[in-house]
Amino acid sequence: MTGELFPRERAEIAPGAVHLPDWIGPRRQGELLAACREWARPPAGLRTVHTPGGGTMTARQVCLGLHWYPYGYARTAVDGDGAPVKPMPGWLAALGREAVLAAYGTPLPPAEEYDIALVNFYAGDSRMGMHRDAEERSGAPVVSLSLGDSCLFRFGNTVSRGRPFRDVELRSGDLFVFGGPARRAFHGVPKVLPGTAPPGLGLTGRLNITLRVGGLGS
Ligand SMILES: O=C(O)CCC(=O)C(=O)O
Ligand SMILES: [Fe+2]
Repeated sequence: MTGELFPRERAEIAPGAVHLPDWIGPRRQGELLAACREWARPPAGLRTVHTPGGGTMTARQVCLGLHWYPYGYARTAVDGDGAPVKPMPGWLAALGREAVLAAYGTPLPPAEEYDIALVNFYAGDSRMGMHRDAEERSGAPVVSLSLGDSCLFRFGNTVSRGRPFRDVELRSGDLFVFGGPARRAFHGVPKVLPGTAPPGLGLTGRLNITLRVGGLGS
């Protein structure tokens, strides 16, 4: 957003959890959005996720590299059309590396490679409950990229879904990285703020891309 009274600044939300506002420029946001639209198409495209308890996630999702389902990873869209998951593009893995360097000032060890992406699409009233990203075996940081509408992102602790937590507004182009002591912290999206996407982007709703290192073997 332009015309900010105070510029939004880089902030450490918890030890190991870093928010870098406006990390992705408008041009790259447009490129990422175009890529998300391609990934969303079948086969193994955007799907509704059902939880074992009988719940339905309100954010719809598409995966790259490995297919996440509640609660594991597979090579095919086991809870979708059963098609092989789309590959993780090398340029997206490289963007993950760039993000880690920007967040911490130290590079991801060369042996680690971002090999999984989860793309979540939030319509105006979608949310995501407090959870941990726990199906990966690697402890490498999770890289989160946001596009479109702003949201309230809740970043908590490693013990429970409750307090202490901090609420951060994530806007289009923001980067959030959580690793080290924050890697297994509970987090969620209590609210999307409809109508807040940059007008030039051409997206109604919110997209979030998380990049992960599976460490799950090949
Ligand atoms: O949408 C977000 O900002 C968070 C997404 C998330 O936590 C996840 O995909 O596991
Ligand atoms: Fe998550």
